[in-house]
Amino acid sequence: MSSPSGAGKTTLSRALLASDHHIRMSVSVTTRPPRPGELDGKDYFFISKERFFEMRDKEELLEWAEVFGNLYGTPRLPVEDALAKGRDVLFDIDWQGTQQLEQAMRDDLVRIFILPPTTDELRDRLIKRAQDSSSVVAKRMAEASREMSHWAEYDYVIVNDDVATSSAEITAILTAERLRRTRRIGLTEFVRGLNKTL
Ligand SMILES: Nc1nc2c(ncn2[C@@H]2O[C@H](COP(=O)(O)OP(=O)(O)O)[C@@H](O)[C@H]2O)c(=O)[nH]1
Ligand SMILES: Nc1ncnc2c1ncn2[C@@H]1O[C@H](COP(=O)(O)OP(=O)(O)O)[C@@H](O)[C@H]1O
Repeated sequence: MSSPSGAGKTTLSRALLASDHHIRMSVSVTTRPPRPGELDGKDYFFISKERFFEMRDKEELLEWAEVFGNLYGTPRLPVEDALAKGRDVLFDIDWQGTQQLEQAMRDDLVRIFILPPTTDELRDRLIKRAQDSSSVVAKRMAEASREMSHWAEYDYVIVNDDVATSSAEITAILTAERLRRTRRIGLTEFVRGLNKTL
């Protein structure tokens, strides 16, 4: 899931994790300082630049990017573990990270882009979140059009006007995508079983 900052990724991710017990959140590492209320290991793993580059060089990151002057990356092992256990994994990452995951995951990646209803509303949400200074908000607004220019590379686009509606749309996307994959992976055996009892 990607979006310009403030469009609602974190809010929609939390709603999805609360209602869907088959999905695991990929917790990224970042060199950005924690916001008030953010927990190390839950929202992000907050690490130094040195540690970040060490992880990158040891190929412990599935993808990484610089966003708003900070470094962000996806630890590889937890993702591989969750997928091996048959879970789905939710990534809250930018367009650069999505492009790298496409290389690694191919058809198993479902890309969702979240748009704000208007730019005024986007600015309002960034201000009302009240966790970033006005210069950080300005920087994020300035980057919004660059992030949004990538919307067409995604499989689905959601205009996040109302949280309940957007959450229902994401649930519908996951249901449909899971059914597509069940058909590809699990149903051959199932139909063979049905045929045996005919
Ligand atoms: N490529 C990449 N981007 C990330 C990762 N983690 C977070 N991001 C992106 O970095 C940007 C800034 O995230 P953050 O500082 O938490 O701000 P917020 O998204 O506005 O709450 C967002 O576009 C995130 O999706 C990651 O592991 N990899
Ligand atoms: N549909 C919505 N309507 C109104 N406010 C929203 C909506 N979605 C998110 N918000 C609010 O906007 C702010 C930014 O949302 P957040 O989920 O942190 O965005 P992101 O993770 O994309 O930066 C938060 O204060 C959140 O409560």
